[in-house]
Amino acid sequence: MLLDDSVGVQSTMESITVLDNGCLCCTLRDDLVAAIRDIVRTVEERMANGVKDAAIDGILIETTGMADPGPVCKTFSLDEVVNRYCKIDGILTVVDAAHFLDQLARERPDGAVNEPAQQVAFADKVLLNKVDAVSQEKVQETIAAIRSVNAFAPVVECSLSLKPDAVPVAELVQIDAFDTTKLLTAESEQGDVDLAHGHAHDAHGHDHDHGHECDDPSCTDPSHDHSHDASCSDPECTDPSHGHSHSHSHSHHDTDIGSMVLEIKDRPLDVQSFNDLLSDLLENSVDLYRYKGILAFAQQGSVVRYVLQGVHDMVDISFSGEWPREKPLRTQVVLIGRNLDKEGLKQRFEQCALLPDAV
Ligand SMILES: Nc1nc2c(ncn2[C@@H]2O[C@H](COP(=O)(O)OP(=O)(O)OP(=O)(O)O)[C@@H](O)[C@H]2O)c(=O)[nH]1
Repeated sequence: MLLDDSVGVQSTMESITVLDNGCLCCTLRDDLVAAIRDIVRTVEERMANGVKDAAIDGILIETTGMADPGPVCKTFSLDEVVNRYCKIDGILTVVDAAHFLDQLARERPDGAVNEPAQQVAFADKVLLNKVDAVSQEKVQETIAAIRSVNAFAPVVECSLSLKPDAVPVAELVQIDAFDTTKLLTAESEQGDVDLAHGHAHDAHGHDHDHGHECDDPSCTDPSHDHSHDASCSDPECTDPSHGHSHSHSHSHHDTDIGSMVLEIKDRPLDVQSFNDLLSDLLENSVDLYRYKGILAFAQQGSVVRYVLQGVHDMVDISFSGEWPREKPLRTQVVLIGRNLDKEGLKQRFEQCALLPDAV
């Protein structure tokens, strides 16, 4: 939907063009392309006619609850005009606190994608709506289920019909989740960004991305999500604020969709080995939903930094200069997808690392 009322609301009919190789994640949404090209044309005409404030702030695309966000994202890189004028800001997923757990657990035919899990997996931010209509226990169980699918996206609890202003538009836009340079800007401002455990504060300052294991022993902020649902492996942990309901929720809400982080400290990666690993991962890119990372590569006697971003087989790897001397070496890659062989991937990734004195 357009944010600018005067341009009018666009609607699209669903129609999918499957490219020749038949790969599901290569479908191009031509209806979406047409709608966005229309919007671009309208804005350009208005600008050419000197209409005041002709530019628009953004376009919100609302998919159905069954939609696969992958082809929608791919549309933005595959169409030349769309690619020139638009960039994806971020993927927001609204989770219905009253029904999500039931939908997640619904019986599906073998091999069928669990759509609610898939939509959570793609999310850069999750709005957990209708929290007024359910118990706190159910809210916590739902957050645990969300975390078991996507351990990284911040979860904002809300009641959109009762308190719509509690989630201002500013919180829904300018996420810049697909902007590779944003990761590095944040890194230079905050010292060091931990993709797996960034204390990323949102517009309100109440939303902390503790999606991954929160292992900061000094962190006592109750507003932080210490549910540790994805992988709380500390058997000694007795902190009640850590919400150890995860052991219960694992058994009920596990889907074949999940997330993980690959990390190597103090050693650079061998470019070829990492490329081989990435190629193998991309062979099954239909099941690889989102991935991003900051990579330290050994190259011609020095260590260089690359930033990785991807959706399915749509990969963006950007060079970003020499690894800054003052920063310890750390490569991190976040992966979100279906049937991730977590142990196998960790072993392969470890084999990409060179010895510390290899450079
Ligand atoms: N209790 C409660 N009910 C809500 C809240 N937000 C929406 N609802 C109710 O949920 C129902 C669906 O709301 P919609 O906003 O139309 O949800 P939707 O997902 O956009 O619906 P469709 O796009 O038609 O699938 C309505 O009856 C709303 O009143 C909320 O924060 N709390």
